[in-house]
Amino acid sequence: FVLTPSALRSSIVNTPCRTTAPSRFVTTSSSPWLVRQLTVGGEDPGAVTLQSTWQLVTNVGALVVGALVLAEVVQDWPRGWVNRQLVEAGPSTLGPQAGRGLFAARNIPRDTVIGNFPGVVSSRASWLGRKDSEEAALLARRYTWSLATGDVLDPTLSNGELPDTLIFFGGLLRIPTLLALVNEPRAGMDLNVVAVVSERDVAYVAERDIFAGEELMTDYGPAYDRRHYRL
Ligand SMILES: C[S@@+](CC[C@H](N)C(=O)[O-])C[C@H]1O[C@@H](n2cnc3c(N)ncnc32)[C@H](O)[C@@H]1O
Repeated sequence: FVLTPSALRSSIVNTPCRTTAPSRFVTTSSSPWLVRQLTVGGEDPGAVTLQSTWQLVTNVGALVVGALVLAEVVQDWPRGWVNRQLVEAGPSTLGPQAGRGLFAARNIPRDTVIGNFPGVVSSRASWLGRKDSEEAALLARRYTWSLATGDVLDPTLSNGELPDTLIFFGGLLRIPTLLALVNEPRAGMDLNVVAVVSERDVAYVAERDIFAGEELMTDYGPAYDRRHYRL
């Protein structure tokens, strides 16, 4: 929308309640982002149009740059969520060597999205650089998903341990890590959760109706390192 000088003059002339003719008449956009002031009366009309067009271009440019920066920040934002009403943690039914597992707290209908895997996305190189030691990296790998891009999604701390909650920005963002407790079925056992891996997220979806009390089981995929246990 461009308010041309002639349109502006005509609106001034046709306004019945105007006070004594001002030499300056100022209009201001209602949006704080698009504050625009036109001064008429004695100024070159061409300069007024050029000035407002230039302001429009710079405002749109600032909005585009802001949107790009926001999109980049959101991409690297820590990710993950879980429907806490559907699941609870407990000792795995696979035996003590499997540690803890995640269980259905109520019946979960097929195709229900139970949550998105928690963690931070990074390249493999920067991921390794953020771990305290080789042992820490080995421990972290147990909980780390390889994404479709080749990047990794890791919910562990620099020492490789899995906290119950990931805490960011001084506690403003808290992400529960329950989904990282889902184990794999032994050979011949049924899985009941599918992991849908995309560029930046891994969604855990009920593969069939799951009954309350069943342990959730998924396939970690072909890239997962299983050298420390047998299926
Ligand atoms: C994503 S974590 C699952 C949570 C883990 N059970 C815990 O207590 O922290 C994956 C690890 O769980 C263990 N695990 C998963 N499925 C298993 C299975 N079928 N048999 C033995 N260990 C298993 C392995 O140590 C594996 O690296």
